[in-house]
Amino acid sequence: MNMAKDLILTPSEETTLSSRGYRLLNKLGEGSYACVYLSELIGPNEEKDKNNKSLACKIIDVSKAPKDFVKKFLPRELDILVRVNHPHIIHIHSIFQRKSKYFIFMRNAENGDLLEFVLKKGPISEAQSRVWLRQIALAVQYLHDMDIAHRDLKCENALITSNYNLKLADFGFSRFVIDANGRKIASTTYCGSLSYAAPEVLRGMPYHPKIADVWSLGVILYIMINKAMPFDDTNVKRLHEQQMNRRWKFRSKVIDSLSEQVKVLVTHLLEPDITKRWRVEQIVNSEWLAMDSRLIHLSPAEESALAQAQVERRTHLNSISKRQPSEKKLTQIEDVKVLKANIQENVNKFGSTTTVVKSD
Ligand SMILES: Nc1ncnc2c1ncn2[C@@H]1O[C@H](COP(=O)(O)OP(=O)(O)OP(=O)(O)O)[C@@H](O)[C@H]1O
Repeated sequence: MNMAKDLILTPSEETTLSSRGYRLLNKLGEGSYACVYLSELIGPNEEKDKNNKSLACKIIDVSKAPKDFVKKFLPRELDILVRVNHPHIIHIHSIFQRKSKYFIFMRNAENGDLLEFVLKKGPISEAQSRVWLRQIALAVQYLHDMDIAHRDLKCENALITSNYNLKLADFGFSRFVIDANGRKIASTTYCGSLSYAAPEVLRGMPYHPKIADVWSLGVILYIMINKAMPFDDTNVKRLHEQQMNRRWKFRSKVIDSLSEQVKVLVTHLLEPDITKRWRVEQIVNSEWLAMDSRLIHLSPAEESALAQAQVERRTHLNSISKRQPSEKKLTQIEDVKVLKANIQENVNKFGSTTTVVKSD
């Protein structure tokens, strides 16, 4: 069997995975409590995967993770992963749990993450940044419409496919932001990476997580066009002061070539006053995005995903108001819990999405 050398799977886990038609290959990356492996479909599944996309498998071993992660963050991540379905969010193929391990099979992003890309290729042209910011902003708009905040938006969580489309990933800090009565829940947990955190998050007071997500989008856009961070984050106090005093500037190397519209957009996203900071809809409808006429209208897949967000939002609200366990989608087969089965129709629906760069 072609198992990854550095992977510690028991023989019965190997058998379980292969009986479900998956094989793990080499390691792709590592997070705090997870390892991600390239994987492939074997047997009858292989033929079913008409799109012939390679997969990545994130393995989380809860026996090695802290209680807070196991009890709070992981259940939220899984609950959200089984619900989301958007052309610019990494497609989840299936999720299994066996004993202490969770296996999340998802679309592999062959071209790594946005940070690696910028570091390797330098500042990204405005035309390409526009396409990518739009893709990630539409993914965030979809989440926000479902009343989900991502809370860890950063270049490392924007993955690039073989066709150079961006897919949002890593829902480890994401959460629903309304309670059973439909009231907004303010976040108190400090989440995400310092460099992308909004000033209100750094202050440690309750904050509106959707509005904080928009700040992080501003940092991502800044990084794309400058190949630099907007603020010095080596000292939290200084970072906060710089954010509050709007002490950032475009790099001299790029400033003269940038459009006024992109400057306006970054300024409205890196706005310390949350009452003035733009919302994600304003990014989607911004003059900067409209400079490329192909980007003005939603594709059919983008449009239907956005409509579905409203349906999912109501379903979630109903389920929490009736206090049904959110794991109602969970089914038990043998000793393996299947949290999300391989949903081929979604691959078909979104696998051929026409995005503005190339379809994938
Ligand atoms: N679908 C994918 N395709 C390709 N590589 C991936 C994919 N998903 C994750 N990776 C790689 O694995 C790494 C870790 O994945 P992920 O960020 O989901 O784990 P995590 O434990 O939640 O990370 P963190 O501790 O940063 O929150 C990523 O940085 C990326 O390099």
